[in-house]
Amino acid sequence: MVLNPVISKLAGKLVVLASASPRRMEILRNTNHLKTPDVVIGADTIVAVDGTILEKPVDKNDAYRMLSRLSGKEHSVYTGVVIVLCHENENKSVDYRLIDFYEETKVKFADLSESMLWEYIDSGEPMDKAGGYGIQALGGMLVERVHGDFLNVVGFPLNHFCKQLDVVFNTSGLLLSQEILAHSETNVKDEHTWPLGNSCSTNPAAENTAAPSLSSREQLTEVIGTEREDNGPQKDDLQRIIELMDGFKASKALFTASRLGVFDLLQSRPELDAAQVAQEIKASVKGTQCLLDACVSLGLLRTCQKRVYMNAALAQGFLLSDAPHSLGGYIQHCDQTVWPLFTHLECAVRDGTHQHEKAFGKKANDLFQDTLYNNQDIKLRFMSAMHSIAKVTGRAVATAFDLSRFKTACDLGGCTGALAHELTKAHPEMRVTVFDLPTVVEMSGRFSPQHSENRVSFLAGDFFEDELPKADLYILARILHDWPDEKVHVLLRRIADSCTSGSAVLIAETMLDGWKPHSALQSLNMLVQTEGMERRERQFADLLCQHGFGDVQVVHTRNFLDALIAFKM
Ligand SMILES: C[S@@+](CC[C@H](N)C(=O)[O-])C[C@H]1O[C@@H](n2cnc3c(N)ncnc32)[C@H](O)[C@@H]1O
Repeated sequence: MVLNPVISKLAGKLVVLASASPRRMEILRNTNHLKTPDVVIGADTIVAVDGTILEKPVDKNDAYRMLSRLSGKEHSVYTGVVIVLCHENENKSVDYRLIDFYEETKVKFADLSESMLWEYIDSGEPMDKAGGYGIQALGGMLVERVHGDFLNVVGFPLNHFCKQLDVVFNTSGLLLSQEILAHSETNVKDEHTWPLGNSCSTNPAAENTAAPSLSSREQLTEVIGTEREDNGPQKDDLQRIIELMDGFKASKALFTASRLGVFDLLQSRPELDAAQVAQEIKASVKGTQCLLDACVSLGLLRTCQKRVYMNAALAQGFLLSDAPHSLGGYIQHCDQTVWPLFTHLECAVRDGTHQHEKAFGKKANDLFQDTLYNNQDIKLRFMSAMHSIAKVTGRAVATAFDLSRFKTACDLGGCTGALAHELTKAHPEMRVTVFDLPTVVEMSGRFSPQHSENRVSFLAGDFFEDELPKADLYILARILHDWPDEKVHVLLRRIADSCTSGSAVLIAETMLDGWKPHSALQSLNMLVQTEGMERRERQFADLLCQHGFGDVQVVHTRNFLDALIAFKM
């Protein structure tokens, strides 16, 4: 990215740096010429190690305490930045828009000898710096390596800041529209782990955690008032809107090709033309030609001048029924269960309830027992959908945390056992009990891997009613999102009652933090299907805290599901 054209967007504007830091002043001064009033930039940096925040030392002993704590270890440096854009409207009052983000850089300190520590402290450098060191000067000699933005450690993440400016000033008018800006949060990295503290967030002391608190970040992202210059729609914006409008056509093309067996056919017999494919799948040539071309345009198939078709890598990876990471089961579930429910999205939004009755003519008090499981085919399709997602995501969840201390685990609602098998593969000493409804357990054998060790067992029961098996680790993978808070409390209370100190709960869900489109759409998915919802990290931490779980850690696995672990205190 060329920074100067981006930062020059500030030229001609009065920029107030709401910080006393000479280092931030230096970083911003180097790149800018400022004139007229309209931007305020605020930033603050903290150092966090082992769940504790280190601010500026108050005296030499405090500096010693901090630096000896950092010695030989990796710590995180966070800088939170707020950009306030001010705009005088025609009524002569000022509209504000707030954009906030944070940047994390990991820094590894060398092992520091006492003499080196005191020599550095005696230099006087630590006193006005978060964590008690300044990487840009003498403090650089303490540092073994830096992972991430160096300037962030100095006190200002210039690169991330410029990217934000680019979003604000370079992207077209549509991005500046109020609704989209309200959701332009960019402050969550794809992958991070951060302790949320051991107390419920209702206790203000709980906010003293190793990362900027969710609640303050959420407040900062709120849009107080915006106005945009109307330059008319831009070409890319139009493209983006059309793509969004086409989204359902793309999904349906994928579902249909999968259901008609196009990908399996072209795997066993590549380079067929449309007429040959049509004959095999018993469809019209005209319709097949349209479908195949749509699949080519979506990157699922390839073709050549002879107009014969082959699977693209995407199809080979995920769309063949026998691929190790086949999503076939999930695709069929999306087509035949989720799709009809989504056609009633407007009602779901108006009423705030799931749409089983409208879509399938059935009342559903319990999503599983009343709808998905009262027909054998639908049940198998659902199990196959869960199996395919769990196979794709299982390893990332199983290895998100160090689970070596847990010898027994219970996967509550573990369905076909796909995650349980990944857990035993990743943790050679772990035994896993899959606990699910009797109607599921009786079919689970169909999904067992061919070569599996005997460390996965199945137990039939209802987790709201029956005694839970004893285990060191309880797993809730895509369980809590099926239920409203009242039911989640019932389940967590029952788990807490089965736990001893040091036991833990591992939750795998799509978490709403970060405004990832998949998570937000998944939330609509839960709305039309269940009484539950997707939740944010903080919501999980609060729910767990009320049942005596703390030391919450989250990993964004970059693989569909996020993972959270919390320990029984
Ligand atoms: C959304 S699926 C998730 C399956 C699996 N954990 C995964 O991640 O693939 C929810 C699971 O919870 C199970 N379940 C629902 N209600 C249950 C209950 N009352 N007791 C035990 N299991 C239940 C379902 O049978 C289903 O397997």
